[in-house]
Amino acid sequence: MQNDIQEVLITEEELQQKIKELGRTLSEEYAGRTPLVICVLKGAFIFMADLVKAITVPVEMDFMAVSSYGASTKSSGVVKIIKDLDVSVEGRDILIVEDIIDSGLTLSYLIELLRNRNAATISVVTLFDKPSGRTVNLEASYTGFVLPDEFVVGYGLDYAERYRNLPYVGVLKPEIYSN
Ligand SMILES: O=P(O)(O)OC[C@H]1O[C@H](OP(=O)(O)OP(=O)(O)O)[C@H](O)[C@@H]1O
Ligand code: HPA
Ligand SMILES: [Mg+2]
Repeated sequence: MQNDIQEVLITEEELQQKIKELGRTLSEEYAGRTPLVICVLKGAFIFMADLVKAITVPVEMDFMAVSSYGASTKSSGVVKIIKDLDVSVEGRDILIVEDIIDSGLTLSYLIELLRNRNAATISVVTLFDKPSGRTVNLEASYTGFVLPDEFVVGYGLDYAERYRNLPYVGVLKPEIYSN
């Protein structure tokens, strides 16, 4: 697996330090409230696990699985709900936890959905942002790292379901991609 990586973009230490900072910021932001933290599966599962440990206010958590990339490095443009939330978002302070915002399609779809379900407030924390990929106008409330225009893997992010378990973020060797 390590042999498939051409370049490490962000190390494990850099990720962990940034997540601690985000946790501190979010703990201040949500002081006195109990947000419902929503993990967007699968990509955000590792970030979610590390982030909630760095948040010191009480939180409730729920998980939603959506997918639009499949085994490609390009968004299909169609966001599919694989698993919906278990609890109601009505009147809740929602914090959506994403691993990456690329085209912005996944998040714009989710935000619209949660607005229609009458969430009180909706904020987004994303570990990575790739502004060059955007096809819809959208920005996260909190961002960890801004990435260059490259398809990245690791720390939850996959290519064809692999490489999610790398503890850092990197770029694959070109020969690994079949499209
Ligand atoms: O801004 P966008 O262009 O919509 O891309 C971002 C989304 O794409 C990835 O999910 P994917 O559809 O690959 O599902 P996964 O999390 O199960 O890998 C990633 O985890 C984000 O949720
Ligand atoms: N890597 C993995 N999954 C993704 C990416 C990426 O760069 N962009 C959107 N989904
Ligand atoms: Mg994916």
